[in-house]
Amino acid sequence: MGSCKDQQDHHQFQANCVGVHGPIIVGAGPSGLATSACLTQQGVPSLILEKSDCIAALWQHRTYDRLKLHLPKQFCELPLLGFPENFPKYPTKHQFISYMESYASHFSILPRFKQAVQSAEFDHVLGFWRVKTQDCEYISRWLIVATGENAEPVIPDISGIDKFNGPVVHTSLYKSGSEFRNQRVLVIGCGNSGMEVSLDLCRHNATPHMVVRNTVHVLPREMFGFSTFGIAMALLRWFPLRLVDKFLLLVANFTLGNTDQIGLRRPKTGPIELKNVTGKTPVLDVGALSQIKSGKIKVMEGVKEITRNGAKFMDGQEKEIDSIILATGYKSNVPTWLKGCDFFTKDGMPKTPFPNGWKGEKGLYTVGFTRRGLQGTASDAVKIARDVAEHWRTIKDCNNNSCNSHVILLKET
Ligand SMILES: Cc1cc2nc3c(=O)[nH]c(=O)nc-3n(C[C@H](O)[C@H](O)[C@H](O)COP(=O)(O)OP(=O)(O)OC[C@H]3O[C@@H](n4cnc5c(N)ncnc54)[C@H](O)[C@@H]3O)c2cc1C
Ligand SMILES: NC(=O)C1=CN([C@@H]2O[C@H](COP(=O)(O)OP(=O)(O)OC[C@H]3O[C@@H](n4cnc5c(N)ncnc54)[C@H](OP(=O)(O)O)[C@@H]3O)[C@@H](O)[C@H]2O)C=CC1
Ligand SMILES: O=C(O)C(=O)Cc1c[nH]c2ccccc12
Repeated sequence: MGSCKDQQDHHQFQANCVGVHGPIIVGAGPSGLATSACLTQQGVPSLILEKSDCIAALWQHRTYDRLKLHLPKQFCELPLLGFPENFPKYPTKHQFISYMESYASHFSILPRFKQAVQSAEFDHVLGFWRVKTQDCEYISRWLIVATGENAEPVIPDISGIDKFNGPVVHTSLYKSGSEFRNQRVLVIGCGNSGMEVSLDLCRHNATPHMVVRNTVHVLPREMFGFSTFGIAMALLRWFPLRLVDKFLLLVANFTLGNTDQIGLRRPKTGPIELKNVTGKTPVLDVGALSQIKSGKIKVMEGVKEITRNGAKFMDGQEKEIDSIILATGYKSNVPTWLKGCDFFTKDGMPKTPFPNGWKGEKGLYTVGFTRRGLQGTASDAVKIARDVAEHWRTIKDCNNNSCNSHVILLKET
């Protein structure tokens, strides 16, 4: 890195300004770490800016205690370094975090923590990206967006919720059902988070009422001793998507029964097709379904209104409740900080669909916005590193031959 304080007046840089040797990566989650590792392997340095105080902050700070990966570990590995052999098929969140930590230390990745990127913009005059955090400006030819699809919680505007007397928490802050023992809890949302939090509440003797306002696909996590996800991936090599979906639903109906009868209506589109088209992840059941069948988790229709001490539902029912958990999902935060660039939609997802959403213009890249979990991250990271490395080598050759480049390569200190 090189300081560019001397250029401050000329280009109106912030007082604290550093030129970064190699790309700037925003976010030290699995996506940022994987990209940094792949770049290192290609001989390209990089700098990660992370707003939190640790790597994999989503996993360390914003997930519940009993979370486990719900895809087998071979589908959640990052490039170049796999999970330790002694890890179980479905690692716990603590094992996943320890894997991330050894991954970062193996590749000597040292992110700059407590650097919240507030704006990033391409400077057309300089030909560089200018990335501002609360206390510094960073400058590079390349900007790699790795802030994730789950950067911020979705907090819907539910009628009357501000009048509710009890606690209202998003699943990103939920740790364990022990805080809700013996309570009546309204869980709004029935994705993987809503289902797993409801199950956790049951295990702590709380009574979850789970709101299902729409359709949802629930699949068993495993079929015939193999992961449903693995089976789907294997079948997709040989058979068309719709046939694979038909097969999954046939087996799911056989093993789980008709979920319609317990208030979980299935969408018309099959589970994998729906995931690919809309990004909506099917629920992989790890026990919530049997609690619904036994009546411990109560399935409710959409919420009409929240009152001081309860909820009114679309079907006219009313219930008293003690706490509300919003299992309403997450959103990207890219539109809040990436300026002057139309590569992303207003929802902060790349406009170009998978598998081509990883590369923008003028040295802009995105990793982990594929709606394909950690597998999508791994695939993006490898492609980005190859692409940047190619550019990097051209510039290096160019500099070594002192050709007439209009861009100054800032030196590392
Ligand atoms: C509960 C849960 C369980 C999941 N389980 C699985 C699973 O089993 N398998 C699977 O494949 N996928 C799973 N996923 C999908 C998940 O998106 C990935 O596992 C993974 O964490 C995504 O990595 P990421 O690096 O893209 O994003 P994140 O892990 O969200 O990392 C992004 C990082 O960017 C930082 N950041 C954000 N904004 C800024 C800013 N402005 N400036 C600086 N830093 C910033 C954040 O602090 C964070 O550290 C799960 C997701 C959730 C929410
Ligand atoms: N073990 C694991 O590996 C786990 C993985 N995950 C992953 O994390 C990601 C996020 O999952 P999750 O947090 O469940 O989020 P999702 O986006 O998958 O689900 C959000 C849920 O909230 C509902 N919802 C949103 N707004 C409202 C509203 N106003 N009123 C009622 N319901 C509402 C949605 O319903 P609708 O469909 O009608 O919009 C949907 O059921 C997923 O990719 C998931 O697979 C999550 C937990 C565990
Ligand atoms: O757990 C997640 O959020 C994922 O995105 C993992 C995932 C990617 N593709 C899928 C298809 C079915 C179920 C989970 C996933």
